[in-house]
Amino acid sequence: MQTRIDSAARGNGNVTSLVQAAADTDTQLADLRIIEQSHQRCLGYGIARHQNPDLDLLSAAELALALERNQALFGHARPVMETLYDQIRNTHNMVILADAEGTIIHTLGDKDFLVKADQVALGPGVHWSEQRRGTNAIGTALHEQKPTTVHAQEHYLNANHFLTCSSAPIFDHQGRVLGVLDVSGECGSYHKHTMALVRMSAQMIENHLFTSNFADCITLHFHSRPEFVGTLVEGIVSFTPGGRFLSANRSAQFQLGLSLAALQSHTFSSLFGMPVSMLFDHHQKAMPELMDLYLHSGVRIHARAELKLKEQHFQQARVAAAESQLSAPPTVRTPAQHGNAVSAQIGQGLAALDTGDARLHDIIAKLRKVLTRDIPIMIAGETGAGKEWLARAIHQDSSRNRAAAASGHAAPFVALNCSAIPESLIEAELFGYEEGAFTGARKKGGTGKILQAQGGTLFLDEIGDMPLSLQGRLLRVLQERAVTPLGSNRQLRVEFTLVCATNQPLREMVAQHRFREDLYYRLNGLQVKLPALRMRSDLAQLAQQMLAQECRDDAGAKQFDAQVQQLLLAYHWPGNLRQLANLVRTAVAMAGDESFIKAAHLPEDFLEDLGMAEPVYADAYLADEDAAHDATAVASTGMAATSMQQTELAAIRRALHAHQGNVTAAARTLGISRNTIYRRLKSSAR
Ligand SMILES: Nc1ncnc2c1ncn2[C@@H]1O[C@H](COP(=O)(O)OP(=O)(O)OP(=O)(O)O)[C@@H](O)[C@H]1O
Repeated sequence: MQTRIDSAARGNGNVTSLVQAAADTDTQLADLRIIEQSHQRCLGYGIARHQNPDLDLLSAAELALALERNQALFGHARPVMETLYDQIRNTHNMVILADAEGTIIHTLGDKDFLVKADQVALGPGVHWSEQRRGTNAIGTALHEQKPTTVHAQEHYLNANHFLTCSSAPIFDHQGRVLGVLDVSGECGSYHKHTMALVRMSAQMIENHLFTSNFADCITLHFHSRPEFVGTLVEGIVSFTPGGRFLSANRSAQFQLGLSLAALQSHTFSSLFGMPVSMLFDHHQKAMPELMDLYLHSGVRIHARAELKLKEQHFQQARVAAAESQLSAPPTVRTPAQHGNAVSAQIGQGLAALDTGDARLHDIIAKLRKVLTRDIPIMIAGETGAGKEWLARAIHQDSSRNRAAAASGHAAPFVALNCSAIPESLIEAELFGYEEGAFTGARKKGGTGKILQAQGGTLFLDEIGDMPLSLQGRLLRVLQERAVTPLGSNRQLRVEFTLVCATNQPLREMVAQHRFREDLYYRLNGLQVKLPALRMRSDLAQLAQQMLAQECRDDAGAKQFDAQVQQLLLAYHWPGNLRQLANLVRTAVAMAGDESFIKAAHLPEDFLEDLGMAEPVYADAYLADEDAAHDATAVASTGMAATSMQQTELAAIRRALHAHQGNVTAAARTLGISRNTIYRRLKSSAR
């Protein structure tokens, strides 16, 4: 098989450079593994390598429909494609945009190469998924959901061996693939920088789409280096006018160290330790400079805020900002103060969590009995069941926090997720270190989490991931109530309440010698197991409470309609409270100005999990003889549909009819996704 490594070597013309190229490029070897796996899949699809290129393409009307469906993607991609093409003009290459199903919707290229590409149907209206065309950059990038180069014989079909193609997927603000950007050319024109150009262009399209997506919101553009703010690599996060998190681009997720799912429960102030009103103050300045903000990790970032808000929100915010200036001028919080900002905002004490479930009520009653004693608490429960929220509520009601509040300040709540930081860093994070304790240690040393929790609560999440080597040290701290920072021989006294959480079976880990038995018993003063959401009798109240909370800042009051109430109760909630909170947030956004949340506002994967989508619509279609009749009539008379939507719907009905209501087969014939079929049928039924 001729690979990119061959090409690189051929460039220098000797065997040594072949070996060198292979040895130097782990990345390329990883890419080749992807190609191998793709070839295996193609064998499974039953594609023959020698088969002639499938020249089937969408009709002009169908292509127009595909463009209409991908209007936003196309609109933002077109100017970027033009700039990209300017860079590669006259190199026997073309720039391609395909949609999320792999259908090419737009191309720009050198004429001579476009003619060659046409012979293998590399052009608008043709479907380039792996299932249809074997291993190829567009289809394989869609499958892998990451940038992919497919060169020469790495293509599965022999007919495509003359090509070299580099593709990068384009993601939307919810992390879903919207389409693929690709540069394809003759394999002799292979250049390893092509992929970098494609990736940067895809990122540019993503950033444009991201910022155009949210109206009436605040967008923060940031980077740890000021010169990168405003460039392709900047992080972008959007917030509602009230400061609730909406979305973040990939660079922002990377810099914040949090995934989109984890960010959903955050606000501007929980991320940056300052009220969102400070952005309004900043915005009022005639020539605002970049602001300095601090991330959880203590890293300083430089940021610029864009306020694309309705006038009413501006006014509310100006008043709020003025009030906050009168009471306490906003100050930049240091990382150490950050934890308190979060707890002050989220923590409402145990009473707020007692929403009617009997098991939870018993847990809260037990916890209240130990609040005044120094008994370590262990919280077990599935992911997203609310372990950290419970820990914060325990802290809020703890005697240490009450005593601190009585003297006018808040006791610290310090959290460390043992699974989220590399093993090698946990020791320094937890115990702290003196100046010069290890290579890379900060000048003034670092205060560990244990010392930061002095007089408050230390929350060790995912304690099962605490490395065995450190478990003994933690045990000593708990027994001696003193900590010795790395590189120091001073013992510092500490007093704190310890709360740990786990979703792993710690007792089994003890039996397997993966967790120290003595530490297990030391941590296990009181163990409580949070019930999974599907087991809770207060699910409906919780959902209502979240809905009320969600509508508080930005939208008017809303209610769930009767069907949605039933669906919420019927669901099995694998992601527990986190999933419910995210669903409520998305549904509120989808409902816009409507006052009822309806099934149509719920995420599709939720409806699919409930088995609602396929049987309902496919069966409904089959039962609807009239619809079938109409579809046949449209097919037989060739009657022109009056609008794009009707043409598309007619095509869907024809395909469903031909496949006896089998949605998957109809989707394959049309080259669209099953979800698109459901969506079209659903909207035509309204
Ligand atoms: N009592 C509650 N009321 C409203 N929302 C809640 C409540 N408890 C949890 N949540 C929501 O669920 C999300 C997840 O909660 P939390 O982080 O406490 O779960 P966890 O069990 O610690 O999760 P993990 O095991 O993944 O760390 C929160 O960010 C919040 O959005």
